[in-house]
Amino acid sequence: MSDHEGDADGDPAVRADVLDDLFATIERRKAELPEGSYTTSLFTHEKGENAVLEKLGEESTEVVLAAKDDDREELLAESADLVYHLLVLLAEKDCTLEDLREELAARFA
Ligand SMILES: N=c1c2ncn([C@@H]3O[C@H](COP(=O)(O)OP(=O)(O)OP(=O)(O)O)[C@@H](O)[C@H]3O)c2ncn1[C@@H]1O[C@H](COP(=O)(O)O)[C@@H](O)[C@H]1O
Repeated sequence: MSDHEGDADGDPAVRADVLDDLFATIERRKAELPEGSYTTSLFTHEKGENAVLEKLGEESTEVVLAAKDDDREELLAESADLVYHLLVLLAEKDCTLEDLREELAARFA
């Protein structure tokens, strides 16, 4: 069985790969720009040149507010929005998830 096989809800190996899968999808959207895709609309600046930056600001605030409210469910939902938009920004700037992993790994003593 490959690392990618299994039930997304129940298999920890699938959950571990979800960031890679999401980033691969984002990079595909960037390359192919399929119509009707929200990710495409961020890459084409359909919602404004700074849409992804504005979203990052909004989602950051929503994460902070959810944390202040001790709303765990909202905190996780807003964190997922924040991570998704951060990955779109990284892809837009030609950075990869591997670059981010290296940056984080370099900080481990
Ligand atoms: N993870 C996400 C994801 N998280 C958040 N969002 C979108 O980000 C937006 C969040 O903005 P808000 O919460 O402010 O909602 P909104 O008010 O509707 O925002 P606007 O659309 O008006 O800007 C919503 O439109 C969400 O649908 C996401 N859109 C896509 N993905 C992933 O990207 C993949 C590709 O999606 P498409 O681009 O739709 O093909 C999907 O399979 C998902 O895995």
